[in-house]
Amino acid sequence: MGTYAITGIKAGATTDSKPLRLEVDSWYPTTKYEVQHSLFLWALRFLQNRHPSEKLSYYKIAGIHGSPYEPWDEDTSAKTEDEGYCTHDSLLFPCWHRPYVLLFETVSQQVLYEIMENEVITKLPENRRKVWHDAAATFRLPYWDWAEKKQRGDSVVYDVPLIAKHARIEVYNLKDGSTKVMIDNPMYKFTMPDGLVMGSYGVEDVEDGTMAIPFSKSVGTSRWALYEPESSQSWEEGEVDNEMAANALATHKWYKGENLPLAEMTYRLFLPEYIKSFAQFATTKYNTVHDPTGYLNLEFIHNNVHNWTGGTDKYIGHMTEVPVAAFDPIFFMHHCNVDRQFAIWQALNEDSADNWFEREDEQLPDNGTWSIEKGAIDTPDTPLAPFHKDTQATYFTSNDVKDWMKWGYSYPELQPWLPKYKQDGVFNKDLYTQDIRDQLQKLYSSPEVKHAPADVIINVEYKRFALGGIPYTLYFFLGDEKELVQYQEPLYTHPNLHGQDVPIPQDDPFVKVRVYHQAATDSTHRFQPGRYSQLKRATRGKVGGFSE
Ligand SMILES: N[C@@H](Cc1ccc(O)cc1)C(=O)O
Repeated sequence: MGTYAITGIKAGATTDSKPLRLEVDSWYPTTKYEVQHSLFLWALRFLQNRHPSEKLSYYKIAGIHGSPYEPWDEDTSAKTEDEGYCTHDSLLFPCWHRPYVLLFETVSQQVLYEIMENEVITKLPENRRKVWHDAAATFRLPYWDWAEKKQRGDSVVYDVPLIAKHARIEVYNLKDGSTKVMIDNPMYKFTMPDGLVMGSYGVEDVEDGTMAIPFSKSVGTSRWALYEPESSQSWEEGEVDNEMAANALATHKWYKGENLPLAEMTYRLFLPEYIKSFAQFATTKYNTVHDPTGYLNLEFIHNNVHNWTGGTDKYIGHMTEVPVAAFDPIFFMHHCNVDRQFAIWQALNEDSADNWFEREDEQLPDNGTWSIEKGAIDTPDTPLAPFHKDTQATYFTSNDVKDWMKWGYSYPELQPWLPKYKQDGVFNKDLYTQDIRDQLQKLYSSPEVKHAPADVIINVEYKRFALGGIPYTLYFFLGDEKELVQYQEPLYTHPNLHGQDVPIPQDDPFVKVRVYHQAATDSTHRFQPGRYSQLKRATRGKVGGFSE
């Protein structure tokens, strides 16, 4: 039988142009794509209903990412204990997730075709068949652009996709392909097909700080569900509070202290003043060769979106925890957007010498996954296991997925084939990249962002064990020291707070944080050079040293 070949979707793609993965809210509920919505929602439901022991079931595909810790589509044992396949805090982060999203997209479309051929096509009148066929052929997984504010009534707000909002959703009835029925929404949550707990097939509890979160007992996935012993029954069933998720996106509590809105943070990912190389762009992994402005990266923003979608503190949801995040169906639309940002950055930096990670001083040791030994150096040829390109067990590598268009899709911003980029009949690269930049600015930037290069970044280094191993939190303020002393409310509520860091005991005795301050959004927060020395005084001595 061979290995499962992740081919991507070929239908609808030509040598010149590729069907687009669309922003999910512009796809659903737009009537133009109505047939596609139904096909996709049915396909996802059928996929979720496949038995957890099947290789191409939703359960098994979601399980590739983290828990259960077991091989998929190969016969291997763990190179690193208690790790799944996903690569995080690694240069491979965007590359590994590219074939993963492609796998989900390819399998979804296969199911969607099966439904069309086996269930509906025979029941459809002749003149409707072409519409259904075209809808299936041009299907590509939509992405959730969480950094783009959405129109909701009279307001423009950050929000989860409309398709993931409600427990029930309307689709075409497969019996006739024309009337409508309501079904349980497979984008709202994943529920185990046989009603057994996820632990029956291997999902384990997750240790987070002092607590073991009982994901093994989940029957359905959750977002922002209050977890307390007395509410555990409904938590196990899977509870979703999308309002809380939207609120978290809007208030954006970056866990390492940066305080820009999500859209502006995202915009900065694409500014050459900030990020000059793929290694800076791709990952949270710290590399001493980076210059101080390169603190921002795709993985960091993505991490926060995971936590804001899943929930934090006493609210627990699957998206927050790496081992189980992919069980929430919103995961794949989130990662589709991560893939889009990766592709946009690639298109903008195609001509740069540092647009990949071939240089040895940029390559870094991996933290270890199911298939990568801890300490192994990540390179563009590291196998992206367990994803295979063919039935002969050939693994994907980062080099294989560098050109995303080879895999049958592109994104709205990335259509180099459009006539508007031609000058005297030939493709003009400058027109293309300038247009991408204009689109990014329109999507994410507000007038303040013009000041982006004037942002102030303060690098701080301090001793992790300054208090003899007792945990503590550091708060960074800009402003008058006296005001702080007099402040009665908890420090984290102070308007001049510019960053915070909680040193978690690890081997390294030093912690490096980047306190970041945006210039010129708000006059009360404006950085004034004279006050910098006060920050220095406020921290020096108390925690054992401070350096810029
Ligand atoms: N919880 C992770 C974020 C994360 C969650 C799930 C993922 O799959 C990946 C990253 C963090 O805070 O860093």
